[in-house]
Amino acid sequence: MKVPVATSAEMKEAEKFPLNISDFTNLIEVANDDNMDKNNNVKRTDEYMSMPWFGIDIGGTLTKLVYFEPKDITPDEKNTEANSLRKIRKFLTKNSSYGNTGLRDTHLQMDDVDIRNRKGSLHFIRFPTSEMSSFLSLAKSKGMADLVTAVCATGGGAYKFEKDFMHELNMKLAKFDELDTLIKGVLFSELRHTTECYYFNNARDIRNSQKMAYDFSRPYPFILVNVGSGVSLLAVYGPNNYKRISGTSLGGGTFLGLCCLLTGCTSYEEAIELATKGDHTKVDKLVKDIYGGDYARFGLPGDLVASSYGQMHNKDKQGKVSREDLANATLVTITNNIGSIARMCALNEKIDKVCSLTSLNLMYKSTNF
Ligand SMILES: Nc1ncnc2c1ncn2[C@@H]1O[C@H](COP(=O)(O)OP(=O)(O)O)[C@@H](O)[C@H]1O
Ligand SMILES: CC(C)(COP(=O)(O)O)[C@@H](O)C(=O)NCCC(=O)O
Repeated sequence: MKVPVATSAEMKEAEKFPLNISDFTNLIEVANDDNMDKNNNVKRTDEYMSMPWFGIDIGGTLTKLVYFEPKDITPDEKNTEANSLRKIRKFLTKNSSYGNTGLRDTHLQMDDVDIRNRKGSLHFIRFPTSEMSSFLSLAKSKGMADLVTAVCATGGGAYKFEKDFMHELNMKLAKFDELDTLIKGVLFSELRHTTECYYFNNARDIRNSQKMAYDFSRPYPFILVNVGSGVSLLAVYGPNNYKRISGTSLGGGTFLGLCCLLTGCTSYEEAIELATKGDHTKVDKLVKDIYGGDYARFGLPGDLVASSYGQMHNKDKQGKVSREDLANATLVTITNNIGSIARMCALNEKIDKVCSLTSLNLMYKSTNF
């Protein structure tokens, strides 16, 4: 595969951009009949849109719904607002679970957010994409179809489920590209100085390392690694200037799928719980298992994984590993592989900043409305 490389002119251009609020004036896009083309791709941003404001990111595994709760409602507005609108606001903000599988991540809530001259809170709700039909039924029963005619949507499911939204809710999906919204989401949360961006110092000795805030105020250029069900790697040169340089199918979905197969676990939470307790060195073959120590000539320490799951061909060893060890090895395999690809991409692009975004920590990538 040919990997595009940044020209020196592109690199120079990228260095010029500091992170700047004016880049984000187009962050909150509006979905209505006038600003969508015949395929419901959004053409332009409008000035006004009635409540409620939603955005939805329909991924391969999880659907993420973001809801803006206005906190500056005037008494006049309160008197005139539709009863169904008030009911929906209450339903979403007073509960933290919806139906059988919908959950609100209260720890991710963003307060005092200014959007289109309104002040309010952003609420983040998620459910498995496999439960889309239950979501549509719930949304219908709550009267969503009466209030919203179009909702901004991203992720592959914005295409896949477009007809279902129309059929069940009479609702159009105004589609935004998932990688465009991904970058906007990252820059939006960084502008709020929420230190969402962090790194570990002394990462080689992870048990003794500390989580440190990363100063992302001059971000460009950077490599963005989006770990969803699969993985996309982007080289980002400016707020509206990026290219997708690589990808791998070994992503979050692989971790979860392999863990379920190998350990019999049935949820992501269980998989992660197992992984945090296990020891991958019982599953993997390390450099020292092969060399008896370091492979010094090429700088490979003895503790480095030489071969993921490399001990598991041996029946005796298979009998000695726990579910926890297998889950840990799966996490290490997937994350090491993503790390290697990210490093190769960074070297190819001559970019020294790599930012990884992952629902493995449940971060939300789309903040479009
Ligand atoms: N509650 C959860 N349920 C399922 N997967 C989860 C959960 N929390 C985190 N994950 C991880 O996040 C991945 C999905 O990440 P995400 O960015 O939402 O991808 P997508 O947009 O493709 O759905 C899963 O494959 C899994 O590894
Ligand atoms: C197709 C996708 C962009 C979909 O995004 P996701 O729902 O996984 O976040 C992503 O899964 C991906 O980039 N997969 C890797 C494809 C490749 O081998 O390049």
